[in-house]
Amino acid sequence: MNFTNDPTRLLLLAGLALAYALVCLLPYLRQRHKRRAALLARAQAGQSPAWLVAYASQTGNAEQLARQTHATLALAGIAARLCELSELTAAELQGAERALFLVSTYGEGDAPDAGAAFAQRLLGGELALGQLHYAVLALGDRAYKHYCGFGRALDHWLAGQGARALFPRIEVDRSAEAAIAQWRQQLSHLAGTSDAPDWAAPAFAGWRLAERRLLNPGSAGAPLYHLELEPQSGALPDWQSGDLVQVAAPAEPDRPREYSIASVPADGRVHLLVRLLRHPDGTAGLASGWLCLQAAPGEVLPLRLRPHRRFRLEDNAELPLILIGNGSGIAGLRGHLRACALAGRGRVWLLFGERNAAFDAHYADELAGWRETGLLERLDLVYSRDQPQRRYVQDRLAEQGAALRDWVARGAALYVCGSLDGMAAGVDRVLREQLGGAALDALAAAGRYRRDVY
Ligand SMILES: Cc1cc2nc3c(=O)[nH]c(=O)nc-3n(C[C@H](O)[C@H](O)[C@H](O)COP(=O)(O)O)c2cc1C
Repeated sequence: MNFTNDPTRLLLLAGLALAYALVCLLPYLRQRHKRRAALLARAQAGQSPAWLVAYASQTGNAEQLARQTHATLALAGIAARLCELSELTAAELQGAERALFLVSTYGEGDAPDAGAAFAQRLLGGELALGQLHYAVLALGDRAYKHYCGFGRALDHWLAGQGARALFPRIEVDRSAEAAIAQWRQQLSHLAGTSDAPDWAAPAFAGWRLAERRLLNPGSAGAPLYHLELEPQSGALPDWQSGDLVQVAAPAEPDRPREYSIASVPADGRVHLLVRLLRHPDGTAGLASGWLCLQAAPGEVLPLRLRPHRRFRLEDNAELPLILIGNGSGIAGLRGHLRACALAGRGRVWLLFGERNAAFDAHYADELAGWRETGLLERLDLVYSRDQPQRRYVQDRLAEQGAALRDWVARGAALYVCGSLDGMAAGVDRVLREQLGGAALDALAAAGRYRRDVY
């Protein structure tokens, strides 16, 4: 008689295996139940949660993933504190049992604005973190020299302070979905839940290219196009000034390009400013060439909106505004100006830089109109090549130090949109000189100094 073919024996074996599995599983399940009950009780008692979810994000990718991480923990009954990295104190870090960090990288491998204060305050120094278990999700782009530089530096610093990694750092190259799925999987495992919601980004929708015109014929700079798009479905989604869109070019659908929206929903269309890039060999950039040259008016493009909370007006909507930018950076500022015009408000100071007034005076009529209606209390247009010596928007700002301090004393919020190296770094330097570094950091922490720079 074959042992394994005997049905009675087989049943007996299966029963034994099941009983063994239960014996092994029961303590685990009991333990898990206890852990969740303790966490829940702790949360209900209003005590500080043992888990932290801290993010440092410039354009919202890391922030969105942090919110999803936090929501997944909440589903599993784990009360975590969700905060910006800059809000974290040394004492909080030392009091936490588990911390999840989701951070992106800017500049030369630096922290985004929202992580700069933390990096300055803590990263260089020593802190005993032997009690802490942590994980890092580092967002970046392999095209940059210091890939995920800030996430890596944070990880090394935490390990150097005795904190123990829950799992190795996960690096996300340009929002790569596989890496995000890996983080989600680790998280489900940590939280002991298999019912984590799907984190897939919203799908692209079809938008019709309704209009395209060249803004700067004859310019010494690369061609800059104004594009207008309408949703193919006819239903205009909602957005706020400051938000972005992602456009997926057919040649590279997995590397969508981001553009600031230059309009508000009341315009009925998404307006974009797209600079046509050329490679050294003269060929057009894949995405910008397609948007500016190849796509025919009437063609339908895949596009999705992306909230950019750090660049919205939000609580600053009632405050005086100083808008500073250059080149295609007028896009994000124009969104805010159109929102302000709609709200019928004034007290806006625009400082904008380009090359030559004759070719690069984008939206000149619109700006002149807003100067007349009083929306623009001040308008400074700085053309770098209209005089023998180059002059930039930051030079004008430096000359206007007294006015700048006066506006800030009146409660103004500052918005900077445009190139990081050519403009935003110079503007930041002047702001530090004129207002003082600590005052500027305080403005940033209060959400009154916001940047959309690239
Ligand atoms: C101006 C600029 C500079 C950047 N510098 C770096 C860098 O040095 N290293 C890197 O890995 N990624 C760099 N990135 C890519 C961002 O980290 C990446 O787009 C990330 O997804 C942004 O996440 P966030 O929206 O949370 O800020 C840079 C992006 C921009 C726009």
